[in-house]
Amino acid sequence: MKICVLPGDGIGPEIIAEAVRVLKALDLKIEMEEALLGGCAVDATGSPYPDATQKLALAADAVLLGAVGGPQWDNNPREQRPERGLLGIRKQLGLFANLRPAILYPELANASTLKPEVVAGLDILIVRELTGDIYFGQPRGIEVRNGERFGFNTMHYTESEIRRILRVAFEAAKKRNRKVCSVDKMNVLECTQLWRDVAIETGREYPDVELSHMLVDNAAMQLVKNPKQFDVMVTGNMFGDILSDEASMLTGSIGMLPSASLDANNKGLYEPSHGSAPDIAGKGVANPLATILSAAMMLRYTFANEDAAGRIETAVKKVLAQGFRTGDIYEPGMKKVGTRAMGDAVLAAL
Ligand SMILES: NC(=O)c1ccc[n+]([C@@H]2O[C@H](COP(=O)([O-])OP(=O)(O)OC[C@H]3O[C@@H](n4cnc5c(N)ncnc54)[C@H](O)[C@@H]3O)[C@@H](O)[C@H]2O)c1
Ligand SMILES: CC(C)[C@H](C(=O)O)[C@@H](O)C(=O)O
Ligand SMILES: [Mg+2]
Repeated sequence: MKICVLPGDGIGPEIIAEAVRVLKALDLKIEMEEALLGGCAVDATGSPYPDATQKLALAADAVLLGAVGGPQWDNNPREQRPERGLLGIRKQLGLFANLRPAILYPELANASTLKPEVVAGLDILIVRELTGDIYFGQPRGIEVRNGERFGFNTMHYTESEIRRILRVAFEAAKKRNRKVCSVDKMNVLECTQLWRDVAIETGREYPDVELSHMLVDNAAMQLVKNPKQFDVMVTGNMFGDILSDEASMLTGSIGMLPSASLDANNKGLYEPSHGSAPDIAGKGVANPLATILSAAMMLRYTFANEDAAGRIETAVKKVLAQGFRTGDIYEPGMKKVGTRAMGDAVLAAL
């Protein structure tokens, strides 16, 4: 098993270090090699996704990523922004299916921003399309038109792009509670009218899965009002970006939300759903659990090692039950720990 490890920027190196320790402790035949992605790569090479990283990522079975970005690169030209490196690797590796599970661990019921009875037992899977939509649409740019600055992006999807992500959602739902909610904005955007049409067509291939549709603004509201109505939510790149951050708070913290970004053959990139958290970077206080849980997803999806994935997830549940909490999920009476000590606790539980 060959893993390309990309610590990235901000808290990235801190949280990746803990996930790497956990993987090493499992005593699997894993080869790990580190490379640069994001702002650190721009500083070292001028490119957010340098050739050497591309070579390693293409040759690896899976990629484990911390996070990229930070205010020091905000004024860089577009092509030298850290986030371009992330979009570049997702596109190059064909990682069109982004799975973002939002699961509430019972121990964190009070860390959720919602009332315990509204979130108890919450287990949603957000399936986000990751290589299309307005993120990648042409034309885009900022120009002067009619004497003033004009910014523009283009939203587009082909029906095959929509169908393949819908199938990922339906297949996932078959192994869960057999409900798919497809989220769009068909009342306004033609691109998402096509999304809805293709969702309905694809739904006919899965008569044993219940398909519903929801406009994205209502979906944002329903997630907070009654999140347990959802099983699998499937949506486009931009709506999925926003809804998954929203869903993360239902589980207590974005520091708990892992993700898998998969191609058609389950080659994958695994990363926490959160960013580089510049406000807490370098302080040793970031929650490493989303990254550790992303490593578990890697073992499950790319390496089909359910046993090892389960061992990591059980260890995470155990440390939460033991009362270990980083600042983002802390509540009085619990044991407040930093990034390294949380990693130590997971290792001990393993
Ligand atoms: N996948 C990625 O690499 C990714 C994802 C999102 C944002 N970003 C980038 O990260 C930078 C910062 O973005 P942002 O501030 O909007 O979002 P962010 O997710 O980095 O941070 C949002 C808030 O959540 C907190 N937070 C995030 N992860 C945490 C963790 N593990 N433990 C504890 N608290 C945590 C942060 O401290 C901050 O208060 C930007 O440059 C952005 O483009 C990268
Ligand atoms: C950093 C950014 C490009 C990225 C996205 O928008 O996809 C991030 O927000 C995410 O959720 O992974
Ligand atoms: Mg995001």
